[in-house]
Amino acid sequence: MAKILLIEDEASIRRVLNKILSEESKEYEVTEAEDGLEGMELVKNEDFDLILCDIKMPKMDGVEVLEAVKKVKPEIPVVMISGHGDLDTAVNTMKIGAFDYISKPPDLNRLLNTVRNALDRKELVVENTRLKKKVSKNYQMIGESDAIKHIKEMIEKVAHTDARVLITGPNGTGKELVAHWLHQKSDRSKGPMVEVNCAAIPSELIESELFGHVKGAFTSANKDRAGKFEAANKGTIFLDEIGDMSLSAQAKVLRALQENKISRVGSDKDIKVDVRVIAATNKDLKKEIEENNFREDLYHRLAVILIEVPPLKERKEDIPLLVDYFSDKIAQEQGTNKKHFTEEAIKVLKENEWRGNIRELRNVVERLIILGGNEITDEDVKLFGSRF
Ligand SMILES: Nc1ncnc2c1ncn2[C@@H]1O[C@H](COP(=O)(O)OP(=O)(O)OP(=O)(O)O)[C@@H](O)[C@H]1O
Repeated sequence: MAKILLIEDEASIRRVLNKILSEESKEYEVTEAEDGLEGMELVKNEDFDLILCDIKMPKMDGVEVLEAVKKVKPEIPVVMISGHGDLDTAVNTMKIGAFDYISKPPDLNRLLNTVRNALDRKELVVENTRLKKKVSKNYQMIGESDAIKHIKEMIEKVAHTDARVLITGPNGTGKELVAHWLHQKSDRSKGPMVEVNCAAIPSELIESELFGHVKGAFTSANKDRAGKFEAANKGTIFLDEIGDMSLSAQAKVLRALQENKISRVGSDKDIKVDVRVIAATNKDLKKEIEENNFREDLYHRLAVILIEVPPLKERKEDIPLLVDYFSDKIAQEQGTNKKHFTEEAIKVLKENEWRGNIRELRNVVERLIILGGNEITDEDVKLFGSRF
């Protein structure tokens, strides 16, 4: 359900807009307000996905409403409704954060398109805020090994630049974590961080996912849609598992990197984007280049800075800290007391032949906490702590 607030003093316009929206989709739930003051009361007390707001109104005009919404609920897109005399004002409201404007009398197609686009954008913003919360809570980088220290130094040095970074390393070693820190510590942290798992998207869909498409570009393209590059504008795009991307998508990504421009699938209109690219892979890209699966020119564009995340077996000295950290987190998640691991238990864990996977270590710690005694001993580890 998309909740739309309609702030408009002219009853006839309210009626027309409400009718168009309600008839367009059962998903649109429209609430009406007769002026800015009433509208703002509603904004403060309820959650809306979109606000349509007239510019000229008594008591509190549209520009004041827009400014107030930006202060209290900046994530809600606001579309201005402009009359004959205030088209200039409408254009100017875009500079102070209006999503778009429509003119009176409302044109059906333009109205519905704008509403759809604004609702799409809202979803992205909400997702981004959710991810950011997750980042600060769940993205600690534990470890004092030389390898982790080196990675942290690299992050400090390159985060605030716009340099592209390629992160390599086996699965579950913390590549995504590094990417998140690069974004969080950069000047782009106020902008979005958009993640794309290139391996999870079928090759025929990846271009449209990354660059968007226009209506009719292919059979299921029933409306215009922005892609991840556009969504990441002024922020960072994280291309995870880039080694799995098709050659045709690689060519398009290369163009985006060379020219800072993209075009939606099915359109030849260029769209300028300001996006920092961070990529990661567990593949040996040099080998992929030799086998003609990966473009060498793209590799050089991406790997301006290379951060290699080593497997856990090469930084076993971090295991005690990681066990302690996971034990704490798991206790919090399960609402139980933290369990202590004896020195012998840690020693046995360190002897485990870790193939490099921190995710796997976390699972083992969780299993031990569930199955072991009040204190986790080496016996517990021998019984329940094997890798599989
Ligand atoms: N140094 C670390 N300290 C604490 N937690 C870590 C560390 N490194 C990784 N983790 C955690 O381990 C899990 C796996 O890490 P992450 O997803 O970053 O790995 P990845 O290399 O991107 O994996 P994949 O290749 O499978 O995508 C995550 O839950 C992450 O938070």
